[in-house]
Amino acid sequence: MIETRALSVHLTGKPVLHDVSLSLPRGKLTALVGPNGAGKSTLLTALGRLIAPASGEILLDCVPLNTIPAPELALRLSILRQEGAVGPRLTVRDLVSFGRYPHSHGRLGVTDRAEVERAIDRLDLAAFSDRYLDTLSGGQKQRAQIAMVLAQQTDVILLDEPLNNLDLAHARRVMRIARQEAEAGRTVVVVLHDLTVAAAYADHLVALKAGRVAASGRPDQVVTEPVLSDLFDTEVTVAEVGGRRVVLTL
Ligand SMILES: Nc1ncnc2c1ncn2[C@@H]1O[C@H](COP(=O)(O)OP(=O)(O)OP(=O)(O)O)[C@@H](O)[C@H]1O
Repeated sequence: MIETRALSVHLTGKPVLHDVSLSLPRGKLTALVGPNGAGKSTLLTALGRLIAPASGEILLDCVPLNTIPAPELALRLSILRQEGAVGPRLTVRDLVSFGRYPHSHGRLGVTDRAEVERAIDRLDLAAFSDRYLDTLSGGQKQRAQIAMVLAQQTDVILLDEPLNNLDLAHARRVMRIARQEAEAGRTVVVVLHDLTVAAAYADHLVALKAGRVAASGRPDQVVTEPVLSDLFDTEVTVAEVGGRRVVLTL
């Protein structure tokens, strides 16, 4: 479980997150939603300890995040960033194998190899596993990055817009995997723009606006016409199809 207490983050001296207090439970999938520039990626990056808070704190299983030694954190927390810079002359298998580095320190054992192949299969990448990343489509590359994160087998999984570039079948596959990981007891936090997907898969939504928490709760509490219309400053319709909430902006 991750908690933030009165978390504020500045980027190049400018306040971006203000007084964010949240509880992101273990065994649940939390979706971070909100308009462009709301601070979703910044929050995820701070949760991944890639930027330091200006004030407030982040606790991982009740321990201040900034006190956890880096090798231990690498075994406990993984993050998919939006701008994942990867060397083009790597194959998919090379990239996914990097995900095992905190476990293998460069020497892949039997378990490491099995986890790499499992992650490749889960992301439907078996046909591409020996291909160089710079020969792949955007969606295939995105899936390779997600496979690298999954191969890490950490208790906390942070995914920034994992559905970028994915077709609808692969988007469904990734969200089902994210749910499986939560149901296996992990803390899964996913930045999503598709609110219909967030309503269908998340246990808990956190809506950010202008760097503050504007709403949080179950999908039936957050995915509502008044909350979303206010969040995005635009008229939003929420319909029900087959018992699910579908968000429309027509
Ligand atoms: N390096 C930076 N220096 C200053 N401000 C920044 C920097 N990076 C991002 N910002 C600003 O911080 C705010 C939050 O950005 P962030 O990327 O966290 O938003 P987001 O909710 O993830 O947006 P999006 O949906 O567009 O991805 C934005 O106003 C952005 O312009």
